[in-house]
Amino acid sequence: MKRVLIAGYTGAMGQKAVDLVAGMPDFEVAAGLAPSGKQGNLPAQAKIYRKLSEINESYDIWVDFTTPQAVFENVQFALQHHMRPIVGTTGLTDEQVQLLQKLAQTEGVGGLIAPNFGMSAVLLMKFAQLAAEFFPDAEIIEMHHADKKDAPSGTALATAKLIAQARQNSPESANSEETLAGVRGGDYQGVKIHAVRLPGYIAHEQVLFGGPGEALTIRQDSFDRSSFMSGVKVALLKVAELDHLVVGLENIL
Ligand SMILES: NC(=O)C1=CN([C@@H]2O[C@H](COP(=O)(O)OP(=O)(O)OC[C@H]3O[C@@H](n4cnc5c(N)ncnc54)[C@H](OP(=O)(O)O)[C@@H]3O)[C@@H](O)[C@H]2O)C=CC1
Ligand SMILES: O=C(O)C1=N[C@H](C(=O)O)C[C@H](O)C1
Repeated sequence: MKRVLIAGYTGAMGQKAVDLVAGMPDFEVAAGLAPSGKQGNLPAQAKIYRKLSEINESYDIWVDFTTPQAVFENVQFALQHHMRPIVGTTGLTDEQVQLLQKLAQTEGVGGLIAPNFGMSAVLLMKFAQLAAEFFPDAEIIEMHHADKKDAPSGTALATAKLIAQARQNSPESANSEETLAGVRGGDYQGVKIHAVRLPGYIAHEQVLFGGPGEALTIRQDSFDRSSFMSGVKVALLKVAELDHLVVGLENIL
């Protein structure tokens, strides 16, 4: 039986993860971590921790859907206590990811960090990477629910990085002057990112490529958080085989 701790078990994603793990043969939701310590949908026998310092035993797997502020310390703790992390929480900087990868190597523990567990988003990123070889001019529009704490989304940032790396030519520099501050969006190495936050939305991303006389638009929609659970399930089934801290669901599929 694989014993799983779910960090952020009271949240929108954490609750889905609890149901997923509870329904998988040979896996058990053994504990949850959340400051509020509410029971929520955590099985009655699971231990509830409100903070890291209360955790007094080790678990096989650490699933993390918490906050950009908490995730680095959480994953550090998991690795130091030989729990294999599966991290969906966004907001880790490149430097933090590198530090965690080093720590994973030192501790001899594998795991996964995935900015998006949805298949449509993983494919969108692949397609965008390919398109960027031919269309260096790109802008990203990501649309999320109004409760999302971070902007841009981890997925948008990961997409922008892939586009910036895959581009063979420099983008044309559009030179509209902003007469309303921020109206042209954020800039990641010449890739503009626009973050929309509205009620009714869950998680959506559109990448627009423009070239002389033509344009290409790639779009994905997560209409429901169940879209992320097939990826989390793959990660739960494969994490024991990983010998380092992998970044990106596509690298374990
Ligand atoms: N990779 C992917 O496919 C996806 C990633 N995400 C990411 O997952 C993260 C969580 O999203 P979502 O579920 O919508 O967020 P919610 O705000 O719904 O949930 C956040 C959770 O984190 C807990 N929490 C807050 N502070 C801490 C802390 N210091 N230590 C441990 N737990 C803490 C909260 O507990 P409490 O209730 O006690 O406050 C709550 O359980 C975000 O970063 C989001 O971007 C989201 C969807 C898909
Ligand atoms: O907060 C969310 O909801 C999501 N977060 C991830 C991100 O920031 O990319 C994944 C998905 O977009 C949903």
